[in-house]
Amino acid sequence: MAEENKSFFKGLFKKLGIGAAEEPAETPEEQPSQGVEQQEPQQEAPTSLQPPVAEPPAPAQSAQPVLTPVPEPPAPAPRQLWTEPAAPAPAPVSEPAEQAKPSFFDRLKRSLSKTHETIIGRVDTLLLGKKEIDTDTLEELEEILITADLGVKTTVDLIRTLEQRLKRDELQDGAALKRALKEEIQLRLLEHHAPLVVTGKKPFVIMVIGVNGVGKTTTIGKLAARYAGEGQKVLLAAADTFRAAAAEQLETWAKRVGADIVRHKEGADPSAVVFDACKAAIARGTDVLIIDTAGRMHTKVNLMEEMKKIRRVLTREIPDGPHETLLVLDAATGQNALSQAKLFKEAADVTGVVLTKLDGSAKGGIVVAVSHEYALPVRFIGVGESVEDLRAFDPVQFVDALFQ
Ligand SMILES: Nc1nc2c(ncn2[C@@H]2O[C@H](COP(=O)(O)OP(=O)(O)OP(=O)(O)O)[C@@H](O)[C@H]2O)c(=O)[nH]1
Repeated sequence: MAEENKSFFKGLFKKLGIGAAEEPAETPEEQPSQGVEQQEPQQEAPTSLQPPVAEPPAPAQSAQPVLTPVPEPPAPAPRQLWTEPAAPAPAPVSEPAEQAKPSFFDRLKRSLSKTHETIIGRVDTLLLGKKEIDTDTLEELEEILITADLGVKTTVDLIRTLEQRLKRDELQDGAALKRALKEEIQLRLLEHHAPLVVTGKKPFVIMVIGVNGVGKTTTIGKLAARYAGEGQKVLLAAADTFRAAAAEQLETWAKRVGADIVRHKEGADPSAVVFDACKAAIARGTDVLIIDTAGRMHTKVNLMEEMKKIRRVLTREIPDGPHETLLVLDAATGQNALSQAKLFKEAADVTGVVLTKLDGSAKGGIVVAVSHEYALPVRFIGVGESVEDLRAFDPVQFVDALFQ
């Protein structure tokens, strides 16, 4: 404010008997800008990480192997902290309140509803009006469990234990039998349970295997989103070189979650991709390297040879890798998934399993069979196509959702 204006106001205040403290505030234009913290405009966070949508075809690949660093995406999504699915948004006034997003447990329960019907629904029918439990009841239960994809070995083991509990007078009625069944299934799942911990190695190498169509690439994308969201530097290796679309799908995920990717042209040697990916991971200080492999080895011999070759190349660069060999199985294929677990366990030193597509499948009993029969930890389960639908496996929560 100009000096003459100030004295004019001071004189005026004096006349009116107003104190100096009530001198009119300076206009905003006159406020000093220095030393005042300017509010940064808020950058809008992306609303959700949906599975990738089909992108226009990538430009033709050169004949040379290409090491493709993916440019950092503009939004802060990649380093966004991994969060549980968003809390239910307030429903619009006209919408009924039930339309709010359900909790993960509710969604798990809904995903397992068909499996619940196949196992628990039939057990309930078996026990309906039964005054006491005898060996005939257990025989009928055995049939239910086998046909519900719990596997012969696991079912026989479960029924033997229940027979012993029957002898010890622990199964007085249907409710006691159901409780005992729940406990025994949970025990078998806990036996080999171990979550996947990707810290302690740099890079931590996860090799993902499984036949085509089981949800391997989608699972890799969801895992990359999870680790990138935790602030880890992720690199994807597109070693499924049989199909150009597989590498493209992976590249879309890489862009979306802010991961790097190493890919070669279609039909290239998968081991060459792995070699380049290992070199890049070391050079770039990658935290988690996830390798996508092809699942098109039709015989066990082919599969073993391919896996051996990839491992040979990998261990030359990262001697103690891979730190996890993750087998992806489609739960909806039931016994087929069990046969794949057998084949891959023998051929590829599987250390953990992901069971996808549990949503809408009646064959969720396979989770128990795979874990118990092959002594394999179930690391994650897939209950839908969106990124938050891949969940760390929790045996207690799983069995609770199944029995409720
Ligand atoms: N409903 C459901 N669909 C899933 C789940 N996981 C993956 N999918 C879907 O399964 C389909 C196959 O998934 P991909 O990831 O392409 O399978 P892949 O094993 O990589 O197959 P190839 O690329 O052919 O080897 C896709 O449509 C996925 O969206 C899941 O947990 N639930």
